[in-house]
Amino acid sequence: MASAASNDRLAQLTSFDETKAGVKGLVDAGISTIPSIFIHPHSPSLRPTPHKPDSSIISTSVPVIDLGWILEKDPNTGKDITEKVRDAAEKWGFFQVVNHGIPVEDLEAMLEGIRRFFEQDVEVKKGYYSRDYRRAMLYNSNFDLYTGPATNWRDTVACRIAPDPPPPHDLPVAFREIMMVYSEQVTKLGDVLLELLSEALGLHPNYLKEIGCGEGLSLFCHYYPACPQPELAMGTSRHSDSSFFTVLLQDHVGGLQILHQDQWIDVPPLPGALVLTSNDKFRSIEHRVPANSKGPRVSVASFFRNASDPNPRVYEPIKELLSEANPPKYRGTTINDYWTYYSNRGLIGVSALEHLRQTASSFKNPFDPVQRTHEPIKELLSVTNPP
Ligand SMILES: O=C(O)CCC(=O)C(=O)O
Ligand SMILES: [Fe+2]
Repeated sequence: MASAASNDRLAQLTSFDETKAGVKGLVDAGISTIPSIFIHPHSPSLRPTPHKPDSSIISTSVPVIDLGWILEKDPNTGKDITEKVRDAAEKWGFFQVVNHGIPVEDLEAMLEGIRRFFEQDVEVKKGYYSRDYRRAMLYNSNFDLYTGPATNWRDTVACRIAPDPPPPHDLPVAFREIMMVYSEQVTKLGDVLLELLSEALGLHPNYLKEIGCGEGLSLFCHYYPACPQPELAMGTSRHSDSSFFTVLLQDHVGGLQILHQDQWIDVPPLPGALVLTSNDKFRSIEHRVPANSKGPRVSVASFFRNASDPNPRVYEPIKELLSEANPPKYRGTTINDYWTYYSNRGLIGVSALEHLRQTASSFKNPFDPVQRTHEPIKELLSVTNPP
């Protein structure tokens, strides 16, 4: 039976949801203490740790890759880009890109369009409020409002770009034009990154594209209002993304932090960040955004995945990268099963990939002839029907 406390929390979540005004609505109403649903539990993985004074020094070493040298060796380091990408993806699971071909004016205009949407008349905004992700474009606060362990201090516009983009007239005027421009450019950048990542993995440059890693694209555009009690809340709680990789654009306010060697490191505002999964060869970086007291912060996360498409393809550790010495560490999954698991669970601070990690007792090693004969039929497996 549900406890009185959980009934109360559910009632609070529902009434917050029904305002359709999001976190921005609370700030506009002039609250000075945050509602209890936004107070993060006393868990070290979810509570923001106090800012370490040395974190800005460490941040200078977050890898930055200049894509301008795409066909040549960088004269400063003598390394080619593939090597740099491999290094960054293996050691960090994260890098920033510069000279990526998207004009700065378009980046600024994209952030401005999103800000305009959130700062317009709330009655216009309410028309787009929904939790039905079959819709190509929607706005809400906290995709995991009813399933996550704590509510984040942010509102979000989600827009599916591929496959099946919305007709432009379905998009709000606040960002209609720039969304079309930016998404075309980020798609091209995604193609370049997929080639680089394939080569960095030692695969044919088209490998990741051919297995569909570039087929789906969704933009999640976040608005983080200034929080009156930032020490009690989180903007985005600790997580790793559910996409093949993510390109993140953040505005000048900054605030993104990544977990590197057990330390939270500030990522200075520069466009471009990505994560990728590959049987742990490339890392899937954990990251978060503490609530801030400075003012609204806008970011646009471009997720390369195909969640909305009921795609029967099973994704699993890339066979060409496996060997007897490096057997698969994860079970296969369809994108739909993975996304269903991810969104039902919410952002709880442990990578959703752990759910697919094979434990010693369940370990399936296709290089072991005894195990191979007993392997369940792959096509019949899913997250809800694991081996
Ligand atoms: O706003 C940010 O900088 C990060 C957002 C994020 O991590 C996400 O949408 O997955
Ligand atoms: Fe993320």
